[in-house]
Amino acid sequence: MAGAGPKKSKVFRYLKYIFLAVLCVLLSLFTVALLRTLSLNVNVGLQLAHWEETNHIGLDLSQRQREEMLTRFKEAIRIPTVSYSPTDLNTTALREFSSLLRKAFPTVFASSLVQHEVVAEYSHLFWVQGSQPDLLPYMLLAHIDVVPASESDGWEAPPFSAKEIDDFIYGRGTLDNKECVMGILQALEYLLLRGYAPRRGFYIGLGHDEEVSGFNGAMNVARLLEQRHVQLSFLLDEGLLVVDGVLKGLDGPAALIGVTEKGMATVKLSVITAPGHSSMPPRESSIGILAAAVKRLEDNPMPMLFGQGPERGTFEHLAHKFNFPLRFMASNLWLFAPIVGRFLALKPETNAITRTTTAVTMFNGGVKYNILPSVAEAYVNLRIHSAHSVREVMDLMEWTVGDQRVRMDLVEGFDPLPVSSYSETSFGFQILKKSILDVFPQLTVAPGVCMANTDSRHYKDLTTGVYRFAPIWAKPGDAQRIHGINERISKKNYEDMVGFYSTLIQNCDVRTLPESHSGVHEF
Ligand SMILES: CCCCCCCC/C=C\CCCCCCCC(=O)N[C@@H](CC(N)=O)C(=O)O
Ligand SMILES: [Zn+2]
Ligand SMILES: [Zn+2]
Repeated sequence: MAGAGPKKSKVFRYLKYIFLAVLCVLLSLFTVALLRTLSLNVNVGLQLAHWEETNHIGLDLSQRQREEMLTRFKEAIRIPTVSYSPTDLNTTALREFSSLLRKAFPTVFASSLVQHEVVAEYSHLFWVQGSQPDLLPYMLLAHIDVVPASESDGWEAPPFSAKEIDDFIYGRGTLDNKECVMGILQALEYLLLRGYAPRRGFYIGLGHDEEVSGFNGAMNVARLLEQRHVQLSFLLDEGLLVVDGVLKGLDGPAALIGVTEKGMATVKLSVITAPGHSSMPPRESSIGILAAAVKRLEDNPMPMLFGQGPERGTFEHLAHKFNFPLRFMASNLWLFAPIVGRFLALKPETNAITRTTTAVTMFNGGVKYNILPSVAEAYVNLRIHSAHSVREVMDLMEWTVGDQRVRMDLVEGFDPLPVSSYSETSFGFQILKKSILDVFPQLTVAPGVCMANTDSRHYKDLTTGVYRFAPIWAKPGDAQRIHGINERISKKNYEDMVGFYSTLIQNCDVRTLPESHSGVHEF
């Protein structure tokens, strides 16, 4: 007992040192985190820089022009250019759409600056010649086709009616993607009418089968350009948008420019058992085995990877616009990614950026109520996070299902797309950012990950600068309208889109970006 006293005080002394060391580490971590929080504002940069002057033609539309513009847009919505499968497209509607384009944009089709060609019967490629051929051209993409829509699903207006309700135009394609098709050509029509001639040449590509992967439209347009040895400065396609109130704690709306898109895998799950009379069933049916497998996939989402891909850049760009506790976390994802990720995982549209998502989209089995089903099949569509690959995702699925009786076949798949630069010297990103801020000064611009796929993935050999953005204003609940019910756009939003494309086209006429910290960049 006599020796216990000094031993105990020795232990206490060590504990005291350990405690002090831990405190020091925590304090330094806190200081680093605080300094990062106070210093991280990646949104200044080129905004303050001196941009080369170009003659800017404002749109200044009359009331009549506004009405005409909306009438043409509504006509586009009324044509049901539905893609059901790669071999089942509404070709009558696609032909009608081609005629509408010619009728709606006569100046574009008549201009000596514009060359137009039809590709793969229904897709369109426009070349708008620039006066300075040494400037590398860029390209704007959009698609004509839409996904199916049925009024009986609960639409407030028939999906191909373009009906106006409270200053919104309702219809399939108002957000995906006829607002871009018509918006781009409408901007060009007005610019040409006002005598505009671009310095930098550009292409416009309108695909006709994007909703069924673009294997005919976009792929052939891209192939044609590759055969002509075209190189693009950058390319802009549909994808991300303006989020307003979608991210809790963010002060004001933000424009997210997709600098990459997730990969995709469609996996067919099948179970085969012996058929027979339903009066003598086995303990497990093919449908039961498959249902259990599907349930395991839904109960065990793919691992959280938040912070391991370019979504980290999104939060670093937005950090200064978050309120305090969130600002501290968003600036320090090296420490807080697991917490922020869990918070984002609560809603489908933000969960999509935290992991590879698993969606069971088709389930079939059985032919008659009194026959034991011999085959049951399900299709699972996965959208693959930037830090994952198709192979890893397939392995994880097999491990989660853990049942040899469930056969898994990869129907179609590709890895996440390369990440385009969003640095201060990236011509495409900075021109987009400037154009967004010229038209919508209230926005904060950030790079983002597009959770869906776009035609732009077929163009990856033509440029390293692939961006996915349209200035569509999305408030909470609006993301669900895309491919869902009550797809709609406000009249003001459509007009602003035309203004945005008009500004973008003119901003692209600068020869170089203004000088940044890392020096002037030649293109
Ligand atoms: C900080 C993160 C906030 C995230 C909130 C973002 C909300 C984004 C909302 C909507 C994104 C909509 C994406 C539109 C693009 C649609 C493209 C499409 O439908 N593609 C099809 C067809 C194809 N090409 O494969 C698809 O299945 O992906
Ligand atoms: Zn689309
Ligand atoms: Zn779509």
